[in-house]
Amino acid sequence: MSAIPSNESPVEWKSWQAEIPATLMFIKRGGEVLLIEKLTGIGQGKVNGPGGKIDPGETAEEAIVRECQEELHITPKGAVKMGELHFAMSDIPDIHCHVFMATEFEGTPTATREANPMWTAIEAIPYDRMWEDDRHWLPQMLEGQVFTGRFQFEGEKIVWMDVRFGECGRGLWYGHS
Ligand SMILES: Nc1nc2c([nH]c(=O)n2[C@H]2C[C@H](O)[C@@H](COP(=O)(O)OP(=O)(O)OP(=O)(O)O)O2)c(=O)[nH]1
Repeated sequence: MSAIPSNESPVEWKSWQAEIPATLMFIKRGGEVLLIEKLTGIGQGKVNGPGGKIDPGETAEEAIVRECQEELHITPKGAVKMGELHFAMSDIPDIHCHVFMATEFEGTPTATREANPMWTAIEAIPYDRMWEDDRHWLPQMLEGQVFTGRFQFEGEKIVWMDVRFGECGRGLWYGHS
């Protein structure tokens, strides 16, 4: 567990509900992970995994497959849910993101208007070009740890965070999901 700073969060997390449900995918191949340079949407210009908002009526699993197809023309196979991210934001709607990992996919990662694919050595992941929270969970997740993270942002800066490994979901804090 880690927290910066170690004070109480001003967010009432117990009743907190995100406005936007979203997904992320990290595909591993040997010592590399498939990242994207994100060209549209929230986090445009950053490096991230493929992903995006869950459409009404879709499950998170359906949404992440659709987003990988749209953004990179690939279909991940055997995706495993690894984590949940809860983002209380200051200037954009709050986000609840389901994070997946896979080792297999069909198709060839292809640049689209939404994303440029980047096979990246895990030890060379460019955290300075990514959302500030990613360095607090992505390294552990890529080693196979499931996790749940809560982050409060002011603009693009984290002002409070709590990341726990070993379990995935809100039940970790409140005994329900
Ligand atoms: N790694 C990481 N990803 C984040 C953070 N915050 C955040 O929204 N994301 C991800 C979750 C989603 O994959 C993506 C936001 O969704 P999006 O704007 O790309 O959605 P979309 O593809 O449906 O876009 P659009 O059609 O609505 O423009 O950004 C973060 O702090 N770290």
